Parts: sequence; structure tokens; C-alpha cells
Amino acid sequence: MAVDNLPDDWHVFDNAEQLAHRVTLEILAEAKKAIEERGAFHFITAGGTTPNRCYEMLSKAKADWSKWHIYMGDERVLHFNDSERNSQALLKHWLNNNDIPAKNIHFINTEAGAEKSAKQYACLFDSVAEFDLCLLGMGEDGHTASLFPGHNESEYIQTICCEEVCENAFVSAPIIIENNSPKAPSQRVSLNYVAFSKSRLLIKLVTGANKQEAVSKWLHDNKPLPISLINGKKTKVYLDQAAIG
Ligand SMILES: O=C(O)[C@H](O)[C@@H](O)[C@H](O)[C@H](O)COP(=O)(O)O
Repeated sequence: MAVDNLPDDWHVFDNAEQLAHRVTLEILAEAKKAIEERGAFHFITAGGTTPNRCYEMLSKAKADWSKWHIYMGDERVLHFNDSERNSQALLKHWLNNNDIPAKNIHFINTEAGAEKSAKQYACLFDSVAEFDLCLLGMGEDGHTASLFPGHNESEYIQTICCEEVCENAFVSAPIIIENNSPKAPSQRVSLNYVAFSKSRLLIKLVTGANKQEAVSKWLHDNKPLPISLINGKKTKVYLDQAAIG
């Protein structure tokens, strides 16, 4: 695909390593700016394997970690120590070797059950006015976080609100439980479209030749994929050359 025909907010890197390097520098710069301007950095991390290299680079970086707050875009419903948990990938590649205070690390506690953890996360989510940065990966079918094509408003999805907030106002649920995920495990807890839109900057990360078909649909199909429906106040798409083809 010709790189010059891509939308303005799409950026193509020679390879995944260069992309990870650039994203890591951008995360650190956004954190510095947020801390200078607002005293804290609220960061929604992505699941899957694509961001792991960024997390490794962050584990070797220097920053004012005491002001960082870490959130998750989605979590798989598994035991806490299961290596397939997104939180385990974060711990292994970054947080086990970092000084971010434990109280600032907000995992989705799916080991307590999908519903309980989703309710807790909805309230936590509502307590933060705005998130400074959000990373997202994309699956081969165009899903992102645990938002799968054709599942929105289907029988597979439960929408979860923070009770205190929902009782008092008409608000869209920020969290969903996916009960029939095409990607294992079948049950997952995820931020919803409305929740991701609370991000000041949202960066979508897409690497590898196995993503080419979805990238092509994203650009040319009339039927929007979850990855194309999600936006922050500002949105960027970072791809490596392999994903473009
Ligand atoms: O828990 C998950 O599986 C995700 O959050 C999911 O949306 C992931 O980001 C994409 O499937 C990309 O996964 P890869 O980065 O491994 O390709």
C-alpha cells in the first residue's frame, strides 16, 4: 500500500523496534508535560504483545514515577498469576522493575470475578476526569481492547456502570464484560468506546504482516471496525511497514 495515501494522523515506521522506540519517547514526553501542567500522569496501557517492547524500554527509563498512574484498557478473566493476563505482561516487562507506587497501579482485578471487577473499575474510571494517554493494539479481525466486531450491543456484552454515578444521571456505561470472546479466554472485562474517548491522546499500535488485512479493511471498508470507531481527543495511528504491506 502506498504510504503517501495514508491519513494525516497515520505514521509508518521501518520496523517494530523503531516504532517502539518512538512510542516510548512519546510516552515519556507526554508524562513530563502532564506532570508539569497538571501534577500527575494518567496512562491507560494496552494488552496483547505489541506494546511489550515499549514496556521493556520504559523499565530502563528515568521519570518522575511517583506521579504516574497506570490503568488497563482491558483484562482477561483469569487467575491473578496466569501468564496470559495483561497485568502479568505489564509486570514482567515493566512494573516489576519500576518505582511507580503500588497504590497508583490500577489493575482490573478479574480474579475476583468479571462482574465485581468491572463494577470496581467503572467507579475508579469515573473518578478520573481525563486520561493523559492511552495505548491500544489491534487484533487480526480489527478488534481492539476487548471490543470485537459485531459484539457491541449483542447478547455477549454486559454493560457495567458505577452504581452511584448511574443512579444519579443518564450516563453511558464505561465498562463492558465480553462473555464470548473470539480470542481466548472467552470472558474479558474492557473499557468501552465512551471510556476510551476520555483520553487526551490515544495512540493505536499496529505491527506485523498478520495485521495487513485488517488495516486494509480499516482504510477501505464502509463497515467500521472497533479499531476505527475508537478515538481520543487526539488520535494517532502508528504502524510498521510490515502491517502496511
Ligand atoms: O487482551 C488482549 O488480547 C487485547 O487487549 C487485544 O485487544 C490486543 O491488544 C490485540 O489482540 C492485539 O494483540 P497483539 O498485540 O498480541 O497482536
